[in-house]
Amino acid sequence: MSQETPRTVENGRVGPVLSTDVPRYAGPATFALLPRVDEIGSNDLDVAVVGVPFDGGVSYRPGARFGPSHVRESSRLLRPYNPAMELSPFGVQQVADAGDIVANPFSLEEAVQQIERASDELLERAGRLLTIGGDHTIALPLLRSVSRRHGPIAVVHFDAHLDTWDTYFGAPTTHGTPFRRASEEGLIDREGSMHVGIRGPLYAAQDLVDDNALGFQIVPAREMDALGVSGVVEQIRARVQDRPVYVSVDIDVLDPAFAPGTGTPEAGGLLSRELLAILRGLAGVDLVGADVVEVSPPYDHAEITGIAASHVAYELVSAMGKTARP
Ligand SMILES: N=C(N)NCCCC(=O)O
Ligand SMILES: [Zn+2]
Ligand SMILES: [Zn+2]
Repeated sequence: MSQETPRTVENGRVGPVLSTDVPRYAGPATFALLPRVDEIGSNDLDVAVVGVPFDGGVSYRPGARFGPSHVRESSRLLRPYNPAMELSPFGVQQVADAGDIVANPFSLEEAVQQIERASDELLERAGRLLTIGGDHTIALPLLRSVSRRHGPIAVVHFDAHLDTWDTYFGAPTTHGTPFRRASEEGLIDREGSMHVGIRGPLYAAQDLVDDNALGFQIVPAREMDALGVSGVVEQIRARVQDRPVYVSVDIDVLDPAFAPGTGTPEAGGLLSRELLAILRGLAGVDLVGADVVEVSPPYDHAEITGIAASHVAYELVSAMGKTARP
């Protein structure tokens, strides 16, 4: 599509292609049909949506390297007004698609460095990043980069898995270990961090002891019904208070019925409705960055997982919009 492609423009911010004038299935799939970073001219960039096509850290099913393009493709139907938040996420802040970070598929160590460096560079221009993975390994370099700017971060981690295990095959950097490394490195605020949606078998009871010592509180999936969405939101807000918050959403926090396309699925997860409502409940917290990871398109069907992830990303950008500067 050419430069004359009609787009929504609100408060001078360039938004998505107008799907009432251009078929939403035409043209390249940027996230939510937003402009690319190089298409917004000199507009200030508030939020950069960036992909990390990398799955070199997985312990089971591969495929999350195809996550960024799949989530973008599954995001074509998103519209610019969020009625549940009473907000136009692309009108209160300039959001644009920054493309994909190059991460070496043959060297995990180099990939992790590339991700950290690319995040640093993007944060020179954008106030905040919303990253689409990729496997959960990528949260470690992203947290290194974000904490360099903000100090130790309260991490609110939605996942079936703790991801605070120590090593796999002796390897310290995997998708099951990012939050242990982050805690050891002092990147996270041990008084303000938590996991939501944890479930399924562990290796040993000690996993929970270690996890607690690393600074995480847990809302397990089995407490979802008793607490309700508002109870979970209350617990998160009480934990993070006014700290800078990084939200990491592993799509496997959702039940496999809502997110079959992922690498390590566990039965008994959250409904997408619950997760989206909890994310909306975070509006107003000091959200300094977020990711959505572990979408593995080869295991998806009819874009079920891609659509769920695109809506998660939309609510996260909306939550960022709630604290956007005018
Ligand atoms: N981060 C995700 N999705 N999974 C971690 C699972 C690690 C394991 O195989 O025990
Ligand atoms: Zn997981
Ligand atoms: Zn995970």
